[in-house]
Amino acid sequence: MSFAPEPTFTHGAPPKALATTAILLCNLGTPDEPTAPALRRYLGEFLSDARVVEIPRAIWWLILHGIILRTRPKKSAAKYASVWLPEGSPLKVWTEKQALMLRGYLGKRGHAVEVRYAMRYGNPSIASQLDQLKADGVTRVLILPAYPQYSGTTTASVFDAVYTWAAKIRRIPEFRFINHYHDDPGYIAALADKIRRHWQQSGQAEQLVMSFHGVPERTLHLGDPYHCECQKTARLLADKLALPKDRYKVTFQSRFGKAKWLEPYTEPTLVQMARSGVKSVDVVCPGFTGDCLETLEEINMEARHAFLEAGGKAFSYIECLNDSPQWLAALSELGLRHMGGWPTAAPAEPQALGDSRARALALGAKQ
Ligand SMILES: C=CC1=C(C)c2cc3[nH]c(cc4nc(cc5[nH]c(cc1n2)c(C)c5CCC(=O)O)C(CCC(=O)O)=C4C)c(C)c3C=C
Ligand SMILES: [Fe+2]
Ligand SMILES: [Fe+2]
Repeated sequence: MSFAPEPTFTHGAPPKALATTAILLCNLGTPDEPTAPALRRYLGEFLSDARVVEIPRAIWWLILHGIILRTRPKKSAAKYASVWLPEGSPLKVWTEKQALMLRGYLGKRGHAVEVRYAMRYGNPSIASQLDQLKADGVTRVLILPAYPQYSGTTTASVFDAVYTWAAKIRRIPEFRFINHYHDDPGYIAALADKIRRHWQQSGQAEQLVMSFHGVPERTLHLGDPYHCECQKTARLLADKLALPKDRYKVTFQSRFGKAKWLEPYTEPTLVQMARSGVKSVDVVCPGFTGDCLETLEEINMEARHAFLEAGGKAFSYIECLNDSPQWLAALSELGLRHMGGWPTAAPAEPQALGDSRARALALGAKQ
């Protein structure tokens, strides 16, 4: 293997980024548009990842290309179309906003840290964003997955993409990785704040359902900590809300395929609750840090419909952390903790930064 020459910046043009330290906020990814061809590209990349579907490659290749990529893109595109925003996919819109705000929050606290976002599948890719950071003169990168709970299917796959990029680079930036923050007090407090605000505005339902994305049950037996981390998040959140055990439930959504996934499943649980006389539920999705297809369509549309059809009277969906000030403050704390010892001092004159950086700093100052 040979490595392409890379600029050193010792004699040449100065680097474009003022900060030499960066955070790369990495999310799952989303299609570029809500159309069948875009879904085919996105699902093809996503579902070809051996971290995501752990069955023998040859068999899976036949199922994926012979069945799934022929049928699912059209159905999924229609679902995406139902939640698509004028600015694009909700997952991308929220991730982009969080990255911009995080830079502002850090700036407000006197830290000049570049913050970019990347998608594990689709655009902008992790490799393209790392290329850009390197070209901008960044020498230290903190990898921050958008997933509070660690899973081999998500977190580890983000790390794989970073290692794959680094394997082709001569002068690798210094990396640090955040594995998980499922029990981070700032994350838990931001979630509790969202829920309390909802209760203040709309009243508290009989039951709070905390719905996490599912994974195949087999991953738990193979040592994946995801299930335990979801349970811990839920317990800490209930403690913070002083919610007794009989007032909340932990469920898992988004099952894919025929295998057994983590139980109890969200929608059947909601139907069961309605049938057994529960009239009102609040549903929150603590594992998703930004709203996306899985929360806006699967929960707020499909699960809502199922609960009401089964006799439930009131279904409230509590939106994700999104641009919550508490959440951005917690994220900046988390980032700073993991960047300990790295130079992050802000330049003396933030006004001189111009362009989007000044906008980000101003955003932080307003919050
Ligand atoms: C095939 C298996 C899948 C596993 C394992 C899986 C784990 C997993 N996913 C998330 C977060 C998200 N998943 C999203 C969408 C989505 N997930 C799967 C499949 C698996 N996920 C598919 C096929 C899709 C695409 C939509 C569809 O066709 O149904 C999303 C939303 C993306 C968006 O564009 O809005 C998120 C977020 C986690 C956290 C996780 C394991 C812990
Ligand atoms: Fe998923
Ligand atoms: Fe789904």
